[in-house]
Amino acid sequence: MSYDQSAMNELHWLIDMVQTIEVGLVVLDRNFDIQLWNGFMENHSGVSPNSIKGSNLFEQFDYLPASWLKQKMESVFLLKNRAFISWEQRPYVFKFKNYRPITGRADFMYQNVTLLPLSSLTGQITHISLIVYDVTDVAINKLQLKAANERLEHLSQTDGLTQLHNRRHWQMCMQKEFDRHSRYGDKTSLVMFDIDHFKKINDNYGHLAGDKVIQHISHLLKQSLRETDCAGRYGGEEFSVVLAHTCAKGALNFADRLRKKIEKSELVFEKETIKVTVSMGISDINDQLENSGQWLAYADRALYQAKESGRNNCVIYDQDSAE
Ligand SMILES: Nc1nc2c(ncn2[C@@H]2O[C@H](COP(=O)(O)OP(=O)(O)OP(=O)(O)O)[C@@H](O)[C@H]2O)c(=O)[nH]1
Repeated sequence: MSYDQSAMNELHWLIDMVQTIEVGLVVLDRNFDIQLWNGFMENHSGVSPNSIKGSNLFEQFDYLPASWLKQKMESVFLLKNRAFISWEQRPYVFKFKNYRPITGRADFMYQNVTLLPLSSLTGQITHISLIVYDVTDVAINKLQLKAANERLEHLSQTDGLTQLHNRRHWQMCMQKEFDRHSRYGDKTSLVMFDIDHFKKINDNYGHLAGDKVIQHISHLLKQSLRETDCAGRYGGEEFSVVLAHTCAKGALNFADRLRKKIEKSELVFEKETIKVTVSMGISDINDQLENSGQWLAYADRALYQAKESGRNNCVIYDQDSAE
């Protein structure tokens, strides 16, 4: 075979490969007019190379983010460097449907795109090439993994019965607020509260009714919270709330409003009307506190006092009367 024949063969094969390769190939001139449009682009866009050649990319596909994409392409022309567009930055450049069986749940094809400068025989960059990769499988797997991790993280931080923060996560929030106070001196308060005579509810109506009461209280608590508050189920029938930017007096307002709301409310369980009350202990942060554990212990002592003084009331921890 002569050298010419061999070169012709190579060229023929290359053209065949460009047409059939499972990657999109597009060549654009300086005006963004399309010079090459391979089989992959034809199959996914439904537009044949013959009908698209010579037409302007942005007129042909008016959904393209023209100014953003032109800016990227201009930098390839000017700097003679490659540029990349990742699916994480923009899920797709060309709006192609996704037909993959495994990732059939995606409506469109996720794409990575490489922009490549193409030089003429004189070394000038007269054209650029777009190489479009279908990365739907990778993208969907990554997105599913991310969603699963987020679900797991939520589960690991949430109490199953009430959907409040669980004790471990709530304690982390409390520590953060304590640290914030140490740095910025914000007023912050802690409220611990506990359902009164809860054992009797379980004994009289059964454990399931007890669970419903816990859920009912959580629901009323959630209704009373501000965005910056952090509420948790501290233990069985004990709840804890960190009130950011709130002094002890403000916390007493919050606590007493919630206490009255709970006292007034009724829960109907299997035709029985159940009424409960709660006792609450409040402690605000002050500079004498050595650590967050002490803050919590003070709120707990105030809760104990609230129980001792007859229940269904709120008590602010008072350092002087405690000593
Ligand atoms: N139904 C139900 N009961 C729980 C749960 N967690 C703890 N308890 C019960 O809550 C009761 C708490 O009883 P105590 O600690 O004696 O307190 P109390 O009866 O509320 O009395 P005071 O707090 O002194 O007013 C116990 O009987 C626990 O079994 C739970 O998730 N569901």
